[in-house]
Amino acid sequence: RVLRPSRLPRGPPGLPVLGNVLDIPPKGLFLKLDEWKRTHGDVFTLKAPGQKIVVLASAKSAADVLDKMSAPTSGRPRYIMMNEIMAGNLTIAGISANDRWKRCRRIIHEGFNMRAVDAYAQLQEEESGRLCRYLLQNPGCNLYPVLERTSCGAILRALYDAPSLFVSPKGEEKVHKLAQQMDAFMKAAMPLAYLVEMFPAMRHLPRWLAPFKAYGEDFFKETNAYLEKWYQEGCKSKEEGGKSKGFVVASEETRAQFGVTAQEAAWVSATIYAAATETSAAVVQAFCMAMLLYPEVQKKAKAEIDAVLGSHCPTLSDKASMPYVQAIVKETLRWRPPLSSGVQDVDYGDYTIPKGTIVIGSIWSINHDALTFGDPSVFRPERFLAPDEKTQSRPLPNYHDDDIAYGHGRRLCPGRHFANNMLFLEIAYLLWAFDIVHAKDGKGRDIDMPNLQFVDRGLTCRPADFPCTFKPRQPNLSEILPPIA
Ligand code: HEM
Repeated sequence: RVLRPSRLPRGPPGLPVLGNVLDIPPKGLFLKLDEWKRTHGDVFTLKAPGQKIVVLASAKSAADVLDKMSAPTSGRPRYIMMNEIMAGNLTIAGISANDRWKRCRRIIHEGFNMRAVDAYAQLQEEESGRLCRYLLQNPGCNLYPVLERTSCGAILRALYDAPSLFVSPKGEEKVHKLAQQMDAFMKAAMPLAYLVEMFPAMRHLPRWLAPFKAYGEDFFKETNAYLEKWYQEGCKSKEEGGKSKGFVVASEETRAQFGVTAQEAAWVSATIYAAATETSAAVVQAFCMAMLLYPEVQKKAKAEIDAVLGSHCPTLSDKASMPYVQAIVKETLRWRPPLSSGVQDVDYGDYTIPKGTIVIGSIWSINHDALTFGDPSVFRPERFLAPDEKTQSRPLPNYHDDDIAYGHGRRLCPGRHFANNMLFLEIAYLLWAFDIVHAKDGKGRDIDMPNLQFVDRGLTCRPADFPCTFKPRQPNLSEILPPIA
């Protein structure tokens, strides 16, 4: 099988030598992939100098290649600048499925598997409640930063037992520094951001001849010191009277058992932080947008919430009694996936995809496949419910239970249980506390919002900002919501 000649699928023609390099847009690649899918079918090839990229744009092709052949397709392309130089090969999201990756995934699994995430339920409930209190006290605030503060605060508490960001301005400073580091990584991961990706030999140029290398190496030194310091502080949080046993404390106790070094554990924690923040905030923002566009969905969800909760705040233990709210979470992840693709490097030659080919599972295209979903652009949670509307169902055989938004195969998101709980709580809380309605202009008319405009940050993508009003549903909401401090 391995020796059979490769037969790559066809794709857009491109130019000699440069291939499709000039066709790849700097922003909105997922929409371009979806456009190519309509012309070239659901599996097609893109070419760049020295590199072939196969795009899997349907649930079946992604399941066949990335789920069923998960071992050979769990590699990563070489991100020379972002991963090797700027991160010293320490971000587990950026490295191939090597020994380090396996060890690090083990400690993540210990802290974030389906049962382990129960330990974070209380802090997730508290942060979701604080989100609502903040919106109550700051009507008209810019929504996305508040959602990011909520997801950052929750994961910081889970990892480092740090104080809530709604309470601690000092925490905001730390987060700001991390955000700058994440920005630099995101920029470096953009296609063609650095020539060294196309001409890997440049990696071996001396520092004085290669300013990109000097910058990257200095960045690594500084970031590494910062992350290790953060990790050490997190380890001490318990001794200093921290309330819960955060992931860092737990992993410090168990990491030796899995052969994980303190430096690796520090980078694992930071990678989790980076992976958890924008993604979750983007989904809740998309949910708010859906509630403005689909008021009938909001009404139906509230009927379920009122029947289950009455005037009590939602908790994670209410999840099982709220199939419709759960279906809203799943539909939001389908409708506006915050990561529009997962990129794998095929490490083993099948007769159609040769070793070294980059494979992109195009999450957006899979989730917007008209053959599968009929009306993919419509937000319709019912597609995730069985006809009795009380139990979940899959919309198609290849749509695995974990939601395509969480990726495929061995690289499936290890934080999905934490994320699903957080999304459920934030969404249930917002629906329980508020009517989410259009903001009005000076003449009392609804302000229109851009439905298909995005803030594309390279790796993550979220809806463009839109104004939105949160109208309290209960006159005494302020008394019922948990306090901020
Ligand atoms: C709605 C929220 C989230 C979504 C949609 C999401 C989605 C994804 C996707 C699609 C991948 C795979 C990317 C690829 O194959 O290239 C991934 C990887 C990852 N996610 Fe998430 N994620 C979310 C939240 C989280 C949270 C809360 C955590 C941690 C608690 C987390 C931790 C990670 C890590 C560490 C990886 C890298 C795994 C690896 O490369 O082996 N994510 N995520």
